[in-house]
Amino acid sequence: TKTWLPGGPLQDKQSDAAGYVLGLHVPGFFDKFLNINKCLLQSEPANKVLKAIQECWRDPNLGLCPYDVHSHAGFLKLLMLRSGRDVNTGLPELMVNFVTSSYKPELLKPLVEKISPILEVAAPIEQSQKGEIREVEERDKVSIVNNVNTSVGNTSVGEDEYILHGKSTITETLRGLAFEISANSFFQTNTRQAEVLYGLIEEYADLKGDGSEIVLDLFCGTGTIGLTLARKARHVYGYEVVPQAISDARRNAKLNEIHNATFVQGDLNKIDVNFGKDFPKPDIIISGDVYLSSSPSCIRSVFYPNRPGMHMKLIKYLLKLQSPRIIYVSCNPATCARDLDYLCHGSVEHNIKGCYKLKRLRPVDMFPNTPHIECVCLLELH
Ligand SMILES: C[S@@+](CC[C@H](N)C(=O)[O-])C[C@H]1O[C@@H](n2cnc3c(N)ncnc32)[C@H](O)[C@@H]1O
Repeated sequence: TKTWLPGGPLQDKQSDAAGYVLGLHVPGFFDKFLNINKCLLQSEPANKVLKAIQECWRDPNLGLCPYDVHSHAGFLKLLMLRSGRDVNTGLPELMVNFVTSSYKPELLKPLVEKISPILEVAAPIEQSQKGEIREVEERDKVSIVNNVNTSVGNTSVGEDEYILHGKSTITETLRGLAFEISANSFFQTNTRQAEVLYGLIEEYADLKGDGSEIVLDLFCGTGTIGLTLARKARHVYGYEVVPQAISDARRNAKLNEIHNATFVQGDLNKIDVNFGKDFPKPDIIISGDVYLSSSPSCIRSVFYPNRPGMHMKLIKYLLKLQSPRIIYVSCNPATCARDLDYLCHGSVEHNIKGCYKLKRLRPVDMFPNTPHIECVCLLELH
């Protein structure tokens, strides 16, 4: 789970003298926020951390100034809480990411001191799968980082990242594999449904399992889809724009002893320039739609659909590549329908001829209780 809790001007000015809250976006507004003290989607340690921060961040003695999205002044921009699971025990791990407009670790120190004991108490002892109880290195379960983002945009990805306590990643398990995830790398927010989503992708991919097929995993993030398919493939190639996600993907391949996966960093919207010559001839392409890296907040994008689908250059490239199968995974049905139409029927306006047939399509509810849906589509060359 990942939850963004941006501070910003109050929706209801009555309830806070200073005029700022720590909470979630009001639907439809980039500059209005609802205060929250607890979120039912979050793990218990995450809620405890939120409570502890809510109790102290307004204390004038701490000198913490929230960032104002209009004047672009202030220090505290975003608070990100991300929960994972220890690979061996299934016990929760937590990452706290303070996104600030400048690097002032002395200002964050009181917050770190307040929340690190909560995090460490959350998992001081673990029970291994064999049942033995042993003490664990507490700092191994905790990650408190600071992303410094000096831009005026409301994004979480910092130009620089500093570890304030513990380690720089948290771990999550998915389809029997372990994934180490950095603060700036995408990971599906709903792990339980991600199991369903990736199971469906594997079903649609229908790899022979004889190690003969080449898989392209476009927009691969931390390498999750490609790595879950690697066991049955000859080789998996993952492409992704965020450098931290690519280093996570490479590390995750090693962590899971997968040796037939290559991850390449670059912008797929410039596919012809960045990957043109070296692109391997695939048997199957798994492609997500473009989920803007400058705005990776899932909960936020629930309210601000900013997923523009595939770039026309990528569509043209895919049509040229002629992979026998494409699995298109999309969280925006509108752009998904448009892109499927281009791939299947072409477009006179864009001077492209479609050459695929839509064989299967199934939605997966990755965002329950919201109007949003993820679609998995299988296309075959005809
Ligand atoms: C919705 S995530 C999916 C990640 C991965 N396939 C998964 O299921 O976990 C989309 C990914 O596309 C990446 N991305 C966005 N724009 C990109 C671009 N122009 N070129 C390459 N990767 C991009 C993002 O950084 C993000 O990791």
